[in-house]
Amino acid sequence: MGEAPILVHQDQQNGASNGSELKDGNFQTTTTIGDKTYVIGGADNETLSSDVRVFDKCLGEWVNPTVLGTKPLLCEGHSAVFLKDRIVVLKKNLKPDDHTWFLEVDTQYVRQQKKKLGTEVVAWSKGVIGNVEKPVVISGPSGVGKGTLISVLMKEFPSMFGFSVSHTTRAARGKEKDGVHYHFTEKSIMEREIQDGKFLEFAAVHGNLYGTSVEAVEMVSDAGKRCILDIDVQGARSVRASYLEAIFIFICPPSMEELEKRLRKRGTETEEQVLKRLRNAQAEIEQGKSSGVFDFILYNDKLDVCYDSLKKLLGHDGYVTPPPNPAAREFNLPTDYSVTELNDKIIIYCNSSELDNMIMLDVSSLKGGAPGRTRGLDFIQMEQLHIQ
Ligand SMILES: Nc1ncnc2c1ncn2[C@@H]1O[C@H](COP(=O)(O)OP(=O)(O)OP(=O)(O)O)[C@@H](O)[C@H]1O
Ligand SMILES: Nc1nc2c(ncn2[C@@H]2O[C@H](COP(=O)(O)O)[C@@H](O)[C@H]2O)c(=O)[nH]1
Repeated sequence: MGEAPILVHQDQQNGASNGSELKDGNFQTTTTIGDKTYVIGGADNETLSSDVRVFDKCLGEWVNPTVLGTKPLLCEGHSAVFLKDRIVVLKKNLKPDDHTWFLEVDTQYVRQQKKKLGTEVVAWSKGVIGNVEKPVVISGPSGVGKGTLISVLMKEFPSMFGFSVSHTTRAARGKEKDGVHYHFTEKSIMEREIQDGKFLEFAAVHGNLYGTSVEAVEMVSDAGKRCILDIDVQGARSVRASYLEAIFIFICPPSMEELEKRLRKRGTETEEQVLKRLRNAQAEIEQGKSSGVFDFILYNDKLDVCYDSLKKLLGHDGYVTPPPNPAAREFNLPTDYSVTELNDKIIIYCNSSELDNMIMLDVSSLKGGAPGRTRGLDFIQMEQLHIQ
């Protein structure tokens, strides 16, 4: 069908291997992995778009892959380096927190999606310097007090914790605000976004659809805060199976009678809904205690006692360490550079005289990945290496 792409496997200027470089006047890179050549960006728009085309040598034709994950914004040119299951894309971008992106081509997530969708799949994720503390998943039957515990925690530690705002198809209750308590959504819209891979997890709960978008979690982590998810047991199981490394806590009521009392006293559900939630609670408690999904079970009898246990679990029962400085997670790249890969390190050669040195990007401890963020990047100025 199509013509094979012009391959630019090497950075011709410095003779480096495994560096797919920007070609003059052609704002795209090509990276060949086995029988496939991945073309990122395009000649027709003079910027890096999230456009990706694949030339399959076996089929002898171009394939338009399904592109999942967080897509990069446009920029004027980029370099690409292949690591074992993904391509690192360094945007020619002066924004210190937006230059490193990953296009996953053969990670576990991509392989799962290829199987599910039956198409060629690639997935973007944004690279982030350093790590954040593991998100915390809190589950338990309706009315047990999850929301109460979470709001006390967020009030006491506003700079440490952030809430993952879920999507739901249920109607808003009296004081609930769209975008704060939930993203209140139409079922058809949410179903389409689920198909598009925008959700980390979703489940039908008490007759409505609920889900955690990838962005909901990443926005909290990007702000340097520890993300708290309030989701049901099915959702917790899905997160456990996802790329996200989290701590899983199940909150149990002291008794079914007390649970019913709390639900009724809250007064937010109709009688029919209360009965449905109570019926579901029994199964949720059984699964919570026995599924192997949860790392910890807390009983919410006396609120202050349960809250103290939660704080202890999260390591906030004593001195509170300040949150990481967001500036420490940013790094400037020079305007003109070329790249190559060397044993889990990417060497960035500064071509202009603005910085007369090299920068090493350490990618040996990557965490997370598509469809969210790839964390654990470490940029080291080579001058520092000489001193050490
Ligand atoms: N330890 C406790 N003792 C007595 N009442 C409590 C306790 N914890 C929470 N409550 C009350 O129980 C009711 C239900 O709590 P909450 O709304 O936090 O539950 P939830 O688990 O978040 O429910 P849902 O899953 O439906 O959102 C609220 O009125 C709250 O004030
Ligand atoms: N799987 C998910 N479950 C969620 C999510 N957000 C909330 N929930 C759970 O739904 C029930 C009911 O909540 P309510 O606000 O209607 O009372 C409760 O158990 C929540 O934990 C989600 O994104 N995914």
